[in-house]
Amino acid sequence: MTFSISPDEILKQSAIATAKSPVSEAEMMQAVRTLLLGMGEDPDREGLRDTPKRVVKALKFLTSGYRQSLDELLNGAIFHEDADEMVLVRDIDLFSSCEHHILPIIGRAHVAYIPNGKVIGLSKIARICEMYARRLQVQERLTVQIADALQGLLKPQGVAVVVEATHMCMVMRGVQKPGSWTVSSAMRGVFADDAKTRQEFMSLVRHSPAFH
Ligand SMILES: Nc1nc2c(ncn2[C@@H]2O[C@H](COP(=O)(O)OP(=O)(O)OP(=O)(O)O)[C@@H](O)[C@H]2O)c(=O)[nH]1
Ligand SMILES: [Zn+2]
Repeated sequence: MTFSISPDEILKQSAIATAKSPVSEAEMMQAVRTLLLGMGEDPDREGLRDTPKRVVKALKFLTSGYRQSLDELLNGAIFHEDADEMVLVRDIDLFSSCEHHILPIIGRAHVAYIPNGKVIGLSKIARICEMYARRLQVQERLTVQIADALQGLLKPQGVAVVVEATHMCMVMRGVQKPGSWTVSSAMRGVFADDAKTRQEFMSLVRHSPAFH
């Protein structure tokens, strides 16, 4: 896959992404005011008066993954363990923003790995997905970043990530195709090399969850 980046590079990028924004919130709010004017709106009418503030707050939250690092979110939750069977966390809700239109990407991630002496706190898998989702993304890069982060942190026997998502830029505008889902995957180690392991993962991902 063309987006393949080494696990060390992913960890480096994660550190760079925590750098402070060079633009003040006041400047961001001014830009939102300009957008409102461009839409033909009156930014001073009652309902819109606080909208620049709200939009900046919302955008900061939706991109808060730039100000997080793997180190901080892991909080040391990597444990030595002899387990060597597949661990799968499926149906992790994802809300991201596409970098082309800054519109929502809504979907789910399924993340599996086969340990090699180390396991990670299960919630941390979902937190890693969230950190990368809360940045401007293309789905393929989001998928690869999740896989490479786990590969870099755990050096497991393998990692498999499938993301299925619908892109609001393809639903609400542009080609306008509601109901279209994009599926992307990133396979590392034994999941890339061994068809049987990959198939086992794919069949577990397809299987309906026991609880809802
Ligand atoms: N590969 C990939 N493409 C994406 C993703 N999100 C949005 N896109 C696409 O990025 C492309 C941008 O194409 P452009 O022609 O520059 O933009 P546009 O005129 O808004 O394109 P349309 O959406 O076709 O109207 C579109 O085809 C989008 O569907 C993503 O996560 N992965
Ligand atoms: Zn888009």
